[in-house]
Amino acid sequence: MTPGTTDRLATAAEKAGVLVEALPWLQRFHGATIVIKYGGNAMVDDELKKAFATDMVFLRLAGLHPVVVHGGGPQITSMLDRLGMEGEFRGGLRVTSPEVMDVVRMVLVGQVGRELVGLINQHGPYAVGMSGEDARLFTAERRTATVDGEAVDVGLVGDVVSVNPDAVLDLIRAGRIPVVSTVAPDADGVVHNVNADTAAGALAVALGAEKLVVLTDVEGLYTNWPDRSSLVSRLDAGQLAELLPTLASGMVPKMEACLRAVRGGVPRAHVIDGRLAHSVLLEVFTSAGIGTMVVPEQNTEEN
Ligand SMILES: Nc1ncnc2c1ncn2[C@@H]1O[C@H](COP(=O)(O)OP(=O)(O)O)[C@@H](O)[C@H]1O
Ligand SMILES: CC(=O)N[C@@H](CCC(=O)OP(=O)(O)O)C(=O)O
Repeated sequence: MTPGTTDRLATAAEKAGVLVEALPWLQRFHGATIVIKYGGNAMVDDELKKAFATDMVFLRLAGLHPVVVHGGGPQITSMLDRLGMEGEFRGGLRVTSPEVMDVVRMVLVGQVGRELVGLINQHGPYAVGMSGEDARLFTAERRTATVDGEAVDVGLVGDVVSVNPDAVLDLIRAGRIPVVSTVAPDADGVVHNVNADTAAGALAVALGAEKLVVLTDVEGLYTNWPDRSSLVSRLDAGQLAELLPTLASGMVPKMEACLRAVRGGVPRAHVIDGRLAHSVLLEVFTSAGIGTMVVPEQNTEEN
């Protein structure tokens, strides 16, 4: 055999190995619902956005039910800048006046959600966009932010207090990929700005999802941020609950969402690096997984 032939055979064997490695995960997750939170900072690159859309269609055609919950913080901030409006965060939450709320709704529902729906639908008629306002998907309740241990008013910012997943389930049953924007009315119909991580965690619980996957712009959770040697690959809910008060603002809603998910019956919650193309496929279909995995207390199973 020539050296070239040896190389070709090795490459072919490696490719076949990747496909074969996916088999147990294809079997395990067949028919499973996976909630994927696609974050604003991981969705600023056009190629990454296309790769993400491809992954959603891949999951769907592999027999899983992906449900996308998207963010759009950077996109909202840049629209506020263009409009000459003030954007301020307190305790990781955007201070949301009624005027800012209009922009949040316009950008999340009318811009970011539409773009993702369009990218997924390049592959076929799969994605349907909806917001927390549609079919009473989410009901929000006004919440405060926590700054230096004190509760601080941040305006029209809500937490999800109830989820009616029927419309999402209808879409799943019809073979669609729901793409959810996280604005939500309160009990009086006043629309609130809901952090997308928070909404994704609540939806994962309500759907009885098999996994919550949160994409962001770091490799995962660092126990001692920004010390790069402190990346944690796995922790249980009890360990996470202890760590939460020590975390800095960007990670707080993400890790709270993971905790809410696993304590609400979702077997696995993951924070992964959305800067890596096809990171969702790597997470779902490889044995090693990537990023940080949160499991319920006393769970010793792998992946
Ligand atoms: N302990 C931590 N581990 C990882 N990232 C952290 C941590 N503490 C703060 N961060 C910051 O949180 C950011 C992610 O949060 P955020 O910017 O809100 O993400 P997204 O737009 O993806 O929702 C990271 O880019 C990082 O700068
Ligand atoms: C209350 C609150 O802060 N809401 C967020 C909603 C968007 C979001 O969560 O986007 P990312 O996932 O990209 O951060 C905001 O206004 O930026």
